Amino acid sequence: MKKVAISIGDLNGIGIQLALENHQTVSKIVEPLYCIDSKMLQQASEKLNIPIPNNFQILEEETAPSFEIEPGMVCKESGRYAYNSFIEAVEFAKEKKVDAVCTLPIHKKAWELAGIDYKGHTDALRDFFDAEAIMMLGCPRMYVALFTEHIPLKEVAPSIDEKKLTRFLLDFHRTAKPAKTVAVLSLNPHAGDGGVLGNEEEIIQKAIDNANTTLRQAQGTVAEPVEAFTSPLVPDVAFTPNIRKHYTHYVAMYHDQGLAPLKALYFDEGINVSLNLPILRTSVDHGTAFDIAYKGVELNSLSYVNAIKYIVSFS
Ligand SMILES: NC(=O)C1=CN([C@@H]2O[C@H](COP(=O)(O)OP(=O)(O)OC[C@H]3O[C@@H](n4cnc5c(N)ncnc54)[C@H](O)[C@@H]3O)[C@@H](O)[C@H]2O)C=CC1
Ligand SMILES: NCC(=O)COP(=O)(O)O
Repeated sequence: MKKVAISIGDLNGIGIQLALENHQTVSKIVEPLYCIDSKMLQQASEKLNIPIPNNFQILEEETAPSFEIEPGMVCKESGRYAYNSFIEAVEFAKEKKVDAVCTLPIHKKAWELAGIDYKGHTDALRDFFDAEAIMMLGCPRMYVALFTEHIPLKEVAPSIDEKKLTRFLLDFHRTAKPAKTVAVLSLNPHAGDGGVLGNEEEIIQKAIDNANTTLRQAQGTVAEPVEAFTSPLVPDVAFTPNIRKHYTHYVAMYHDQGLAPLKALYFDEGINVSLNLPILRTSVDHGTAFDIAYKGVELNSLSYVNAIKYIVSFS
């Protein structure tokens, strides 16, 4: 059975409820090691009124100072604890003590308050491994990879760069191994409409041509090739039912361009995977859900369970 280090996320949020309630299910799929210490676990269990399950394997030592859990509060103490839990999980993976890492959700502002510069796990992993990690979310019916992710919208257009996008497309193709042609989105409304509404599509098209040519040459195809990537698609129709029939994988130019349609369609079952890294890391696709934390609300657990299952399916 695969071993998985589970970073506990922001303890003021819903991650710990997911971990406790799904332990029996998860431990039938993998051997989980939860990156939380006994003091914080006990406190969360009491606050949630959920008993600690048998065989709930945790850390022997504290990795960050204990603090009083305050459901739904953004605070530096829980940000620090969440970050240290993540670091611990990554260390286990680096040392090959576990096969993969699954992360429960963190709060970005809490990380910032704790003095952590990273915008999220992917950003941190990129730095830890000096590798161009790719953020991909979704489920087998639709995965979306993000060319730019956690940056302000005003920085998106200047980030569309031929060389970087070419590299991204090739890395994505190698690591996601899509079976079909991948749909690449344009940036501007109506794909720029021939330059009337913007011209980043020229850069996107060049990157697509570079990546398709490289992949075609690598395959040594003589017959009419099936291209790896489409030309830039018009974003507002790319996710309509008829177009979706043709694709399982999309590349979006920015966060909400890809994740708004994905979450409208598959929020419950979707997961988050970090590609192009020396370790495997999966995550839920949702956040800390502070609005419902510690309120006895029935949670959707599918994303968490699917993030665990993906690890088993990954070879
Ligand atoms: N993997 C991660 O660490 C992620 C972290 N975040 C961070 O989480 C924080 C909060 O993000 P929000 O935008 O508020 O999104 P969110 O996903 O936490 O919440 C959005 C809505 O979905 C509901 N929801 C989320 N997960 C649920 C579940 N499992 N079951 C039932 N309802 C659920 C919430 O109650 C809320 O109404 C932010 O700091 C964000 O950056 C967001 C996404 C992923
Ligand atoms: N929108 C995805 C998200 O916020 C999670 O980011 P990361 O923690 O996986 O980098």
